[in-house]
Amino acid sequence: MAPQLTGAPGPAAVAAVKPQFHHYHHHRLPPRHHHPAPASLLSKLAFWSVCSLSLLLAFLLLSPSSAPVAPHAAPESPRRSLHASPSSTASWGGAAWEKKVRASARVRRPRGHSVLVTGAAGFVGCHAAAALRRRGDGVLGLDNFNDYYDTALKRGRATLLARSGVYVVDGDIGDAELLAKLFDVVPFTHVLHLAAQAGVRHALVDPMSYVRANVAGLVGLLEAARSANPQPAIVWASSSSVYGLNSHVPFSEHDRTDRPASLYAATKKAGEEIAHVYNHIYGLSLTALRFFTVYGPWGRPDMAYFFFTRDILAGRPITVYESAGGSHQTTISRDFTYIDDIVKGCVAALDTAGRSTGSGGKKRGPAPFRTYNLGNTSPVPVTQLVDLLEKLLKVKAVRKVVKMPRNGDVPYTHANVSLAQRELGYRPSTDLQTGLKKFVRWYLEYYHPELAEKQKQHAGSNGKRSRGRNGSSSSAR
Ligand SMILES: O=C(O)[C@H]1O[C@H](OP(=O)(O)OP(=O)(O)OC[C@H]2O[C@@H](n3ccc(=O)[nH]c3=O)[C@H](O)[C@@H]2O)[C@H](O)[C@@H](O)[C@H]1O
Repeated sequence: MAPQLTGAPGPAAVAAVKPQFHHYHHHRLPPRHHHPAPASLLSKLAFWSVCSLSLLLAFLLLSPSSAPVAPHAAPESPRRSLHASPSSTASWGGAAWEKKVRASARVRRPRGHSVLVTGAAGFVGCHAAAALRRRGDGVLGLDNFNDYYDTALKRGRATLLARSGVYVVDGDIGDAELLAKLFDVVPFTHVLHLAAQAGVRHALVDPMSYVRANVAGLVGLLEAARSANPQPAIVWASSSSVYGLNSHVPFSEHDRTDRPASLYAATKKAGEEIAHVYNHIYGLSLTALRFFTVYGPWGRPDMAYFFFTRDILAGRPITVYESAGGSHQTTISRDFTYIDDIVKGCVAALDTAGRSTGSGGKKRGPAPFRTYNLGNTSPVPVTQLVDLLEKLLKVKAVRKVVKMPRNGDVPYTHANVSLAQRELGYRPSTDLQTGLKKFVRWYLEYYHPELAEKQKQHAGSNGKRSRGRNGSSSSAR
């Protein structure tokens, strides 16, 4: 499904076609009225202006909410917003901007949805937005392009979406004014909420970013949605990590989720409880999807399969965790799930989401509240993931095997997807080898086009040779 994004060009080519984004400032200054004023009045005015400006400056510098510490930033670094990337040009508003927003969200098929996709420049977001757009749904993206990982990759994804007619607004889910404006301009039928602070281990480095994006950000989005008219149905990304220390396998939606092993997991679990509140009080239709280690082309560079690939190619050692013992599992394994399967699950969840029932911020009746596992149902040891990468990259990895540190990782994940199968028609169909092959092909084309070309030629000449041996090639005649 997603391969339209799969064979996309690398950073250089993407930059070459980078569209000119138009930015409009939303500050509307009140009209000025000019009256001649006496000199004493003018000097008083000047004095008080200086005082007010100084106070404002002091407030801005000291206010904790306006000056969070940036991820990876040394304490002495200049303060800037955590949400937006340093290159962010986040600004919005104006008639032309609204026109662009409306055009992107315009539905192009009978009974199609109009979907706001948050985190649209993210990995799952870009694939899901592209799939929805391909079938004629109206899609508007929203992303803050933060610098948790390479912003060029995020801009590249947004550029591809722009080419297919999806506009990604550069803005933050924490911006209540922007969200209110978006719901005002477009009567969204659905929200696919994928904007989040991802990554299990990074929570040790920057815990507050998880609280801001996954708790405060979610509440901001739900606040905007419950006040919207009509209220949209919301499908959002929870995580397999909510199962935490649960040892009952495969993980079912009925299993315990009250023992998270990481702050990331705890914020996702908190999100599930918060969602319940908005369903209960305001009648919002809410569906949480527990994703299991999603991988594929245009993936996230902070995930193991991605940086293992990078480091193996560079000849750098990779750290492979093995069980720290004490648990009944001996091998660290993940239920790696291919992006196309996840996208199918997202789309099915949107299609089957019943309506929100509230209006004017008031609940009018019960609304759906659902939770589904979206996994692959087939856990693979991380050591085997490395074996597969070695085979596909044709490079031997330099493995450094260490006991899994207590960094928030859990030893094992395995999804039971029978509920999603029954209610969403979800059937994952890509095994790890097939999915990794597609990832590696994309990775080489994107980062190492010369290597990709070499591999292609090698595969071509091998193909010719083997056809020759079989005597079935037309060139043998
Ligand atoms: O399903 C989820 O909800 C989560 O999936 C993903 O988390 P994980 O399943 O932990 O994937 P990922 O980090 O790629 O580690 C994969 C394996 O490599 C092991 N691992 C990791 C690093 C390392 O240096 N060595 C190593 O062996 C590691 O111990 C693990 O066994 C998302 O990142 C997360 O955002 C969330 O969506």
